[in-house]
Amino acid sequence: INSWGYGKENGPSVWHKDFPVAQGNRQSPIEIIPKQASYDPSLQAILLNYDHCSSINISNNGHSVVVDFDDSDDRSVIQGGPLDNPYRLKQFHFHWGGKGCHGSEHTVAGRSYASELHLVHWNAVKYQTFGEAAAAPDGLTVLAIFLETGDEHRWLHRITDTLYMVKFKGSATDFKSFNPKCLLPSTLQYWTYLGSLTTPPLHESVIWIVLKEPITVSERQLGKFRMLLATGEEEDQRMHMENNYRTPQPLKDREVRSSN
Ligand SMILES: CCN[C@H]1CN(CCOCC)S(=O)(=O)c2sc(S(N)(=O)=O)cc21
Ligand SMILES: [Zn+2]
Repeated sequence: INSWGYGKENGPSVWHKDFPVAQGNRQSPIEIIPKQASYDPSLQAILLNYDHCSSINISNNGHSVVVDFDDSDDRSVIQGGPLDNPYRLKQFHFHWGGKGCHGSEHTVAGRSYASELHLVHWNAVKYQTFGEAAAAPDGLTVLAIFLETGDEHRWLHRITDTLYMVKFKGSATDFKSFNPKCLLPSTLQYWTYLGSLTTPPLHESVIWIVLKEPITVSERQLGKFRMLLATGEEEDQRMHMENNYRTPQPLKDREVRSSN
């Protein structure tokens, strides 16, 4: 069985065959149209308590590069915003394009960014395991941050310098005490809406929080992500990992709310 991917034969246009929820009513990503978002004064500020966060390792799962965190307690949580309770940081990963073209999943008034960072959190107050939360309507919250190209990002090198160690699908290496707070933009204004995972299994379990302000990274830093391979060391047909993004899905009967 050829598993899902981003190629012609196994890409987003055929995911619905194995994952029918792909055609559901709260799929992600979406195109965000700022003028159509409703400002909600009751939305609180986003609170990120990442100071005792503990990253464990960085790995290549063939679809993205992922930094996993120890989520055995509430040491790194997101709260506030649209959330009813704290959600535990589980992992973060990226989506990006090919040379110089787009790569973000969410778009803003038709504009896409070069890349998009997703910080994945789960509702450990209501659910016993991450897997259970990942399938529940309020189980996950993903904080999305756009990356645009320009000057070099002063902290991203800590990630891009390790990418050569996880070049092949299935590879992993230690990656301790990385605090993703260094990847945040200067303001935490956001849009929020109810959506889904943007990859299979496409569970409609995500409260999305998309930051309005992008961070800036250099073309050179972004280029290092494109050196990653979607194929394993033993495979003879090498495929670079790029354009690992799903395009915007129908908004259907949803509203996008805006913080201040
Ligand atoms: C390649 C598979 N990506 C999945 C893996 N997980 C879901 C499945 O887990 C079940 C135990 S996940 O919750 O870590 C997650 S979040 C996102 S995204 N792009 O929407 O932020 C995709 C994925
Ligand atoms: Zn993602």
